[in-house]
Amino acid sequence: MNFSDAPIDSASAARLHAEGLRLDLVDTADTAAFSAWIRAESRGFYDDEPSEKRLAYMLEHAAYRRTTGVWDESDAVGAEPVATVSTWETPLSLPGGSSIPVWAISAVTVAPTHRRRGIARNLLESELRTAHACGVPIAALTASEATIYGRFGFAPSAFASDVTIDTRRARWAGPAASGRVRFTTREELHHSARAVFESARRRHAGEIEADDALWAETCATDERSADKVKSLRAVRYDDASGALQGFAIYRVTGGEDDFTVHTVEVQSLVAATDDAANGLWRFLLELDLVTAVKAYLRPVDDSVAWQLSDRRAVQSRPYDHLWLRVLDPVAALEARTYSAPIDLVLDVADPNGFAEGRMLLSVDESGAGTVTRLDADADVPADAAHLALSVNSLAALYLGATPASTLVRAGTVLERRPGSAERADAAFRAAEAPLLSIWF
Ligand SMILES: CC(=O)SCCNC(=O)CCNC(=O)[C@H](O)C(C)(C)COP(=O)(O)OP(=O)(O)OC[C@H]1O[C@@H](n2cnc3c(N)ncnc32)[C@H](O)[C@@H]1OP(=O)(O)O
Repeated sequence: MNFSDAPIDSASAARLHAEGLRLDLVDTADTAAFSAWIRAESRGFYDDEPSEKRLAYMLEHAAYRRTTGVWDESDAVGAEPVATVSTWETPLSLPGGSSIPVWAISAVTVAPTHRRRGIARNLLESELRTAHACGVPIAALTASEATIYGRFGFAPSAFASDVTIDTRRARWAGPAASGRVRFTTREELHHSARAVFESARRRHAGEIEADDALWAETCATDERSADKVKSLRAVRYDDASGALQGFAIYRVTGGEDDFTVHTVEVQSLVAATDDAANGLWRFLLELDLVTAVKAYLRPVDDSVAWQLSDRRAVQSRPYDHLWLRVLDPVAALEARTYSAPIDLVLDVADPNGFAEGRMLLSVDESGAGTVTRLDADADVPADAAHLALSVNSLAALYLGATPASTLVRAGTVLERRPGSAERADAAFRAAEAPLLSIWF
């Protein structure tokens, strides 16, 4: 059983049925039914009414996802659903270069006519139960608001930064790139740059695979709204041997009052190598008639700040971006590698039960971890570190974005033995801050 053939969750279906609502899967091969679902999702996110092209595009690229809706049983047959959710399985990059399957959750909407009646709760809980039944160890999402998902066991596990660089102050002080930047088209990138995105995403813990729909969004070839892409330019970076190693898609705005004052908005900057990142950043920062470069979804430890003559030219706004919910802590903790050996006992509290319990994580000198479930009252080995935490805090620690010692200071992780957080920090730390560079 997997995301594409798992049946609808009977507990949520029964609860919603008692409220006059029907929880069901959409047959995405049924054009009318899937189109109605897409219209409901667009309305839920205040998007434009989807065009025929948009519907055709979704029917082609997103139909493979598990597509769930809630219908008001008093509405006519064939009416749009009053709630939507879309899920699929995808690999998540982990510290150490490995990956783990996650249950990606997207398109959570409830119609304003039906809000705050528990529909989203039933949708979320049904997805978590289904993911767990399918053996997927983690659920993942990007959130419209930071206030919604903590109650379901999610926590921010990777952060991203929006940066604005004042190019009048910043001169390039980084290494010269070995290759060259050339103009291309978004369509050509769509065709030829997917392997570059793939190797870039494997470099960073926190990235997921771009399926066809997400890849098209990354290249802005997705028909979402043709008028929004008219001003986009695309450049590619080829290394000294001529191999494509990165690309950027950007638009230049402003200049109305003073033609020497434009802003570059970088929609994507994807680099498989540091050399490609250097070449692309330098190109963008040295564009004539431009006084600011804005880039979105950048790593919070972006090295570009160290490559400018004046680091105060950079302003960063970090925010929570990837939210994870651990469903199987044994599989999750064994999938990543660690930066230092440790024996660590974790007492995990999970109101939904999935991750509840005491477990021992043993990390050897190579950084590989094995996890043993312990009885709740089992003795803790004499030399082991020992932390008590919620399933949310486990997700916050998981990719190394937030140290255990920060959460101990915050009072959300309890150190059952002194010094345990510092030892956990050394083990969970990742060489680079985890990053998710797309929305899904
Ligand atoms: C992964 C994603 O897709 S993120 C996108 C989320 N969707 C959106 O932002 C689109 C606009 N908003 C909506 O469609 C809806 O308001 C939703 C989906 C956020 C919530 O749907 P509802 O059916 O109203 O939520 P529901 O009634 O099940 O509420 C469940 C719980 O979440 C809380 N909650 C719901 N929405 C919010 C919110 N926006 N902010 C804070 N808390 C919220 C409720 O108070 C309730 O809390 P409790 O059960 O602990 O008392």
